[in-house]
Amino acid sequence: MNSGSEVNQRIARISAHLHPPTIQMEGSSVLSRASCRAKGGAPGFKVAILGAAGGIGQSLSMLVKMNPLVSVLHLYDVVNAPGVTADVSHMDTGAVVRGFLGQQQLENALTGMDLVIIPAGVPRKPGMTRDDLFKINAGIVKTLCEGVAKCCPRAIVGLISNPVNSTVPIAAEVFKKAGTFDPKKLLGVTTLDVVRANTFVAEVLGIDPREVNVPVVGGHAGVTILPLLSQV
Ligand SMILES: NC(=O)c1ccc[n+]([C@@H]2O[C@H](COP(=O)([O-])OP(=O)(O)OC[C@H]3O[C@@H](n4cnc5c(N)ncnc54)[C@H](O)[C@@H]3O)[C@@H](O)[C@H]2O)c1
Ligand SMILES: O=C(O)C[C@H](O)C(=O)O
Repeated sequence: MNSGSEVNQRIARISAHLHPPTIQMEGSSVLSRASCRAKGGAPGFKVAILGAAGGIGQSLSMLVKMNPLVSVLHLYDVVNAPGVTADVSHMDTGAVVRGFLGQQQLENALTGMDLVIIPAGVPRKPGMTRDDLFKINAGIVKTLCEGVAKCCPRAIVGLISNPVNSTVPIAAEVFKKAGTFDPKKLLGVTTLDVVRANTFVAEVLGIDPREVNVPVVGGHAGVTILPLLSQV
């Protein structure tokens, strides 16, 4: 049997873990990197998600936090980053999670990163095409990529923000201007088109989607997504 004081100590430890005095936000007066609850230090990839508080950003943050290859996860957004950071940091996996809120913390979010994934920006509303997002998202992606060029020029960059067909060339131009462009390290994320094609073909054929592999070429706009059904 545990003594009463041992039990009380355990309850106090668990309670402190569940209700930490501060959220792990960088740049606040009460938090430093050293005070992160999970100490990390393990080898692994350092990943930043820009736009981490959005619909895509939150799910992606959870998936990256589950990846054992990741040692550090930086979550940046212009709104709601503290809450998302708190939630994701409670997952019992190894990666150290730190939050960054607002433009003034962008450089801290990016410094030292190996991989930067960007779902920041506006999504389309009913009736819009992805191109209709260009005016707003082009500027957002340009600013974020300027930060990448300055703070982690060797990082791999995965662009999710639409229209991907145009945000990738914008990023390329930013990196060329900064002298950091490496075509092997700039990617537009379009895996969704492959996943969808596999699912739809599997439905038609009445088989398990895991048994289907539809190659998809082209871009990520209605008319440029081209599943090669002849190859199935
Ligand atoms: N490539 C793909 O397959 C794919 C799939 C889904 C969505 N998308 C695109 O991803 C983007 C995000 O979609 P969503 O559904 O998550 O939208 P969302 O509105 O839910 O989230 C966007 C997030 O970006 C943040 N944001 C806005 N400006 C920012 C800035 N300057 N810096 C950092 N963060 C900023 C917002 O605060 C918000 O949290 C959209 O452009 C959408 O079209 C692409
Ligand atoms: O359709 C969108 O605007 C989001 C994404 O690009 C998608 O294909 O679902």
